[in-house]
Amino acid sequence: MTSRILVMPGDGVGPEICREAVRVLDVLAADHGLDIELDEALVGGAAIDVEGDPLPESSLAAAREADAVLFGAIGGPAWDNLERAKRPESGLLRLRSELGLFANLRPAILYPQLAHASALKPDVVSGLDIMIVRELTGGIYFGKPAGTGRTEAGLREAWNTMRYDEAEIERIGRTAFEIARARGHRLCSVDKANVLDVSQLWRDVMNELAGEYDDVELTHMYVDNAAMQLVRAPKQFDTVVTTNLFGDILSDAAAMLTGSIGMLPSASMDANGKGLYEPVHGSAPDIAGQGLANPLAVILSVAMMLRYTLDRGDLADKVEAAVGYALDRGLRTRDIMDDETQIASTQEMGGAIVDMLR
Ligand SMILES: NC(=O)C1=CN([C@@H]2O[C@H](COP(=O)(O)OP(=O)(O)OC[C@H]3O[C@@H](n4cnc5c(N)ncnc54)[C@H](O)[C@@H]3O)[C@@H](O)[C@H]2O)C=CC1
Ligand SMILES: CC(C)CC(=O)C(=O)O
Ligand SMILES: [Mg+2]
Repeated sequence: MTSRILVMPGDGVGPEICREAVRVLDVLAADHGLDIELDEALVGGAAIDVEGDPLPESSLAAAREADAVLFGAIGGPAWDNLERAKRPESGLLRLRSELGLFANLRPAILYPQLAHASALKPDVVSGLDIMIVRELTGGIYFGKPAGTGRTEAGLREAWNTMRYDEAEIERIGRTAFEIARARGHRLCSVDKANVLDVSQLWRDVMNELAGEYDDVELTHMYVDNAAMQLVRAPKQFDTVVTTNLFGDILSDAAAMLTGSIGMLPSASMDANGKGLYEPVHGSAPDIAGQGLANPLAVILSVAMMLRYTLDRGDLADKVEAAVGYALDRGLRTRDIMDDETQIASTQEMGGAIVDMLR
């Protein structure tokens, strides 16, 4: 059956990197029997400029109808002065919420060819393979009340609320336990239960779930320590589960263990296996339009789409192997370059992956 894939390139480097990901999908369709139909929709600042809304109804409807979404990135200085609810970022949050994409899987894997590019020494980081499971449709990014105002004393004030209920925690907890069960059987739940009530509930629910997964070892860690441990000894982690805010921050930190944020893919999944696939990075306005963006994060996100939604693990393996071959050949975008390697543009890196897949 034909799978419908909606491409939402967005802003900044989004369109440049998505172009390379689409070339990868096209070659898989032409040469490897991948049965897909591609469509494209506006999102983020690009949608604000045309429709006045970062997530127009037509884009949301197209995303609902698609079997999977490939998302670039949104945001940039052109829209930074808009009020929060009208900004590109709000469009992405709404899309995640409307599609029920509560589980964001962010694998941080170090390709051995990039050991030199990691922020850490090779002996500390070689063989790194962590899965960060981030709750994506709750917590402080969605909590009510939220707002901004003035107090009677004339002070400016603003507030957001970190809120989770038991069902939301249990749902992401089950996902994380299942993932840990299929990996190294170790799950570290990251919270701030020494300070936050919401983290205490999070911890209680994780502990209750642990009774159903006696083949998985559950540990807990405070988020400040987790940030430090990620940099000190990252290989102690196998699967990590955490809230929306903490997962957002920790996964950017984990990216630098793999050499660059341009290497980290992600899958945002609903309860039925439908997914939105996107790089962990943002729209990188500082390098947009210059051919400097690393397209591997979005290409590896295509691999996750093949594995999790399109049921083509065989092709996911091929894409990941093609990334390895391109790195073996010494191809590097600027973010992962060293003295021994030559700079490749976004398009050259994408082209190399396409050539490998032919
Ligand atoms: N999922 C999304 O669409 C996200 C959007 N954003 C938005 O993106 C805009 C920029 O945010 P920043 O905080 O600067 O984060 P960013 O992730 O866009 O960029 C941070 C740094 O990483 C570099 N970088 C990012 N992606 C890269 C790639 N593929 N190859 C090479 N280098 C790369 C950038 O050049 C920059 O120096 C903001 O408007 C922000 O709200 C931020 C994070 C996620
Ligand atoms: C820009 C935000 C909506 C989110 C973000 O930084 C992320 O999901 O990594
Ligand atoms: Mg982020």
